[in-house]
Amino acid sequence: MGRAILSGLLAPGVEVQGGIRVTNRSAAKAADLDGTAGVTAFATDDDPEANRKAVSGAAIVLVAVKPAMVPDLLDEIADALDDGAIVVSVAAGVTVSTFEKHLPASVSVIRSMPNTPAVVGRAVTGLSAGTRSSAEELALVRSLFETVGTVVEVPESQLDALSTISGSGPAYVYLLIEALTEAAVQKGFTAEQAAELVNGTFAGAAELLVRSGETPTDLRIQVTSPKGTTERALAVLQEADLPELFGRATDAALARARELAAG
Ligand SMILES: NC(=O)C1=CN([C@@H]2O[C@H](COP(=O)(O)OP(=O)(O)OC[C@H]3O[C@@H](n4cnc5c(N)ncnc54)[C@H](OP(=O)(O)O)[C@@H]3O)[C@@H](O)[C@H]2O)C=CC1
Ligand SMILES: O=C(O)[C@@H]1CCC=N1
Repeated sequence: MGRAILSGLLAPGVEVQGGIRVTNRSAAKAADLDGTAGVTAFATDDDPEANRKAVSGAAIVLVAVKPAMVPDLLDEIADALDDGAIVVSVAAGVTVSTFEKHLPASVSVIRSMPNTPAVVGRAVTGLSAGTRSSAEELALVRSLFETVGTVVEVPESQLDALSTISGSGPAYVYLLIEALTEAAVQKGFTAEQAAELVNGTFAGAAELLVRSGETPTDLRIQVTSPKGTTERALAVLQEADLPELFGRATDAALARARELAAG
């Protein structure tokens, strides 16, 4: 996810003052990024001080490690952060309160929940202020995420729920694509033809939704000729009670976010 956000910051027309420092553990990954215009990459495998060196002097620090690693990472960097630095989390479930507990009072914390379409500049990112962050800091971080898509500001109490919708959402969409592709192959299309039919249909349907400004319900009705073929297919799909199924799936994701918050 960190790399996806980095790709937005490196897009043409985006100016990042003072450059970007990136860290990860593996030296090979860091070497791959190092030298990209405006980016200096360090690996903790090469230099155990890499994270501390990277955050020292930084105005904004984006924390994009796995949720379980967050507390140790914060302890590692806490006293290397500049006063007034903004620490931005993308970690699922980990609360502002956990961040604030592990960081000095002079540091402001903002929580986010982006999604992977950031790579193509089409992320939807949820953003929540911390107790120490100002409106100006929130606006600055908002502008960072706007380099990779759109931003929705919500109270932190809603961020885990948002994660179950838009954070995980791309995975739900790909699962549907995989299932329809399998049906196409079963009907005799080659894997290549099935991918062209299904991927093209999802991309086209999403584009039509965005460009027409019509509701998904109206667009579905336009496809569903009375007494036609789609009507029969939808009757089968609706036997599964999709709203109930998605309700249970997102409840499960929410429960997991709460487990991650507990550490
Ligand atoms: N994947 C997604 O769609 C989304 C993920 N998130 C959040 O993003 C975070 C990362 O998830 P994801 O990108 O999927 O996970 P990845 O495992 O792909 O990325 C984690 C990154 O953290 C690096 N890393 C691990 N430990 C350290 C360390 N001690 N110091 C520096 N770098 C370290 C890893 O480097 P290396 O590989 O070299 O070990 C790796 O580059 C999670 O908190 C997740 O909740 C949020 C929204 C969406
Ligand atoms: O699966 C996860 O935990 C992360 C958070 C949202 C999307 N991916």
